[in-house]
Amino acid sequence: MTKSDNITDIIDHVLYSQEDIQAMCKRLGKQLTADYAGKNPLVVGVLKGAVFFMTDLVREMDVVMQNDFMDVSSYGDGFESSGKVRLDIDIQADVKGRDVLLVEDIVDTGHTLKFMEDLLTKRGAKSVKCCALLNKTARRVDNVTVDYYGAMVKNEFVVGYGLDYLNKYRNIPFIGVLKQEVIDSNSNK
Ligand SMILES: O=P(O)(O)OC[C@H]1O[C@H](OP(=O)(O)OP(=O)(O)O)[C@H](O)[C@@H]1O
Ligand code: HPA
Ligand SMILES: [Mg+2]
Repeated sequence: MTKSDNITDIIDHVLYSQEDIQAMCKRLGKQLTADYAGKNPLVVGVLKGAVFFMTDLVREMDVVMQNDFMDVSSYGDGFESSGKVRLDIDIQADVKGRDVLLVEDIVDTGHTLKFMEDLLTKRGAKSVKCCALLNKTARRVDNVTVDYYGAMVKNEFVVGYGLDYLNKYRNIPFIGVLKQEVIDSNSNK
């Protein structure tokens, strides 16, 4: 690992500042307010990464809604998706006949979104849509639609604002590209 104790030293460069993220939340919140008016959507945050985005996004939505969380993960080893999506904590709400909006920090290979869409559709949700802060299409494997997103990102590993590497760096308030040397120093182990 890096010798530094300062988390910002592991960042190659800042991709989106706190102000950029705030503007994305405002724009998406406006759009979702219009699209979900009168639908009482069930807005589901995907733990753990989406927690930060979820709390900012729903406060920009002027819509009566219900909130729930699901804990799903597939990046145990950090950089590469294991391809196996694990459901650790399920939602409590019954989704039958509900308009469900999944909130994600990032859609990358699409494995996680596909898993959740299939599960919620099987349970009888009326609609399942996804709002992701970031949409990374370069490594997309599953055919999924990211209905709403803040920004497209290149094939770079990003951290901050909920996005982690080895469950670290989620608390960085902006989004940055992780230094390649951080990934390399861990992949040799
Ligand atoms: O499109 P995919 O390739 O499936 O990648 C996207 C998913 O991976 C990350 O979660 P992760 O599994 O790392 O769990 P975490 O949210 O707890 O970090 C991220 O928060 C998305 O849920
Ligand atoms: O670029 C990423 N950063 C953090 N977590 C992720 N999960 C999928 N892609 C990423
Ligand atoms: Mg993760």
